[in-house]
Amino acid sequence: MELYVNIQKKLQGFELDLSFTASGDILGLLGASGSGKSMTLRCIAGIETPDQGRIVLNGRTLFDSEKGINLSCRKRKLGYLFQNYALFPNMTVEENIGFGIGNKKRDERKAIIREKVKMIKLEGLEKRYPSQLSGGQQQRVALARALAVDPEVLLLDEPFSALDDYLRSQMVKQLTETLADYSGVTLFVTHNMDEVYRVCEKLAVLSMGKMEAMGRKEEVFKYPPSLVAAQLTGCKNFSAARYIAPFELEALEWGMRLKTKRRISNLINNVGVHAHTLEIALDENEENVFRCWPKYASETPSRIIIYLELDNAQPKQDYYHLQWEISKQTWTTLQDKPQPWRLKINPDDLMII
Ligand SMILES: Nc1ncnc2c1ncn2[C@@H]1O[C@H](COP(=O)(O)OP(=O)(O)OP(=O)(O)O)[C@@H](O)[C@H]1O
Repeated sequence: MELYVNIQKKLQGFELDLSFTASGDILGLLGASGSGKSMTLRCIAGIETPDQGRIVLNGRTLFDSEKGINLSCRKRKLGYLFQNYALFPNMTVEENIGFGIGNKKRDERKAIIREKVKMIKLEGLEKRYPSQLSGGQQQRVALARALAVDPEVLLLDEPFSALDDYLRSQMVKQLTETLADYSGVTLFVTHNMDEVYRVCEKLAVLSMGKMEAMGRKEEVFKYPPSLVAAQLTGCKNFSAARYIAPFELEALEWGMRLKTKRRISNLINNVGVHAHTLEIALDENEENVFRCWPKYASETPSRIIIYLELDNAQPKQDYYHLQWEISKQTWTTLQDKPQPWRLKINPDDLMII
């Protein structure tokens, strides 16, 4: 299973210019709003036409600007799941699922619909109309409809963004289970990092119509190759950086020298560290220990984000230098700890950019 995409498209104030290959691993497309995620899916689906390029699915050319090939959406053999479900309101669950199945005998068609209804666990609701279903149920029908055509590629465009957190989490779990039995190519568009991490094996990070990073999700999250990729994968702490030695740098804005696990070059520009990876230093002589003062804290239902001021750092307008994300349990143990606190950055957690 392989999808090759190489497309260029100019729009007013925006240019899409991408080249990538997706295979059996689920590929997540992560990017800020307006980075070109939906446009990419629409070009693959044949809803939009690129100005130039080629799209090849399992050896079949779907689009080739030079050869003048541009298959219709229907002939591309794909399933497309939209943010807003796009179910037909005047069709029942089973009619919606059966919509794109095409020329099949009646029994065969019924069997496919029955299997898909079972897959999405909506047995008994086959005769209902979309308006008689919850948002989550509607999205399951849309997923079943996308898979009922036996697509070679499944395009998922922010499929859960309209759902509440609880339902969203359930849907992500169900999608992962469903996709485990699907052998085609899957592209999953989202700007939600947790979701992309849970669903996908590979990750492509898009920014302003260009590919910023692509690789296995663990790699891209841990070692993003650019500042934008690091920001989009959730890093909150950055500093300009200067090369000192093959395994040592100076973080200029944090005012500290840091040891790295990976060899660095003198082309280094920035360094980053995820807020959840800072640790309390148990021994002052460990590597990368620094002194800091908590300036203020902000609370989410399960975590605390502490904004830290550093010793020798450059002054900052917003009066903090690093964010530290910890559990509420750790927070309780910290309340009585004398200041300054001593924290450390594990050399392997430094993102060299
Ligand atoms: N039909 C169109 N005509 C002109 N410009 C368009 C059209 N559709 C999208 N764009 C522009 O192309 C860019 C990319 O849009 P796209 O919908 O692909 O972004 P996205 O990454 O999916 O964003 P979001 O996460 O907000 O859905 C945007 O600047 C958008 O304004």
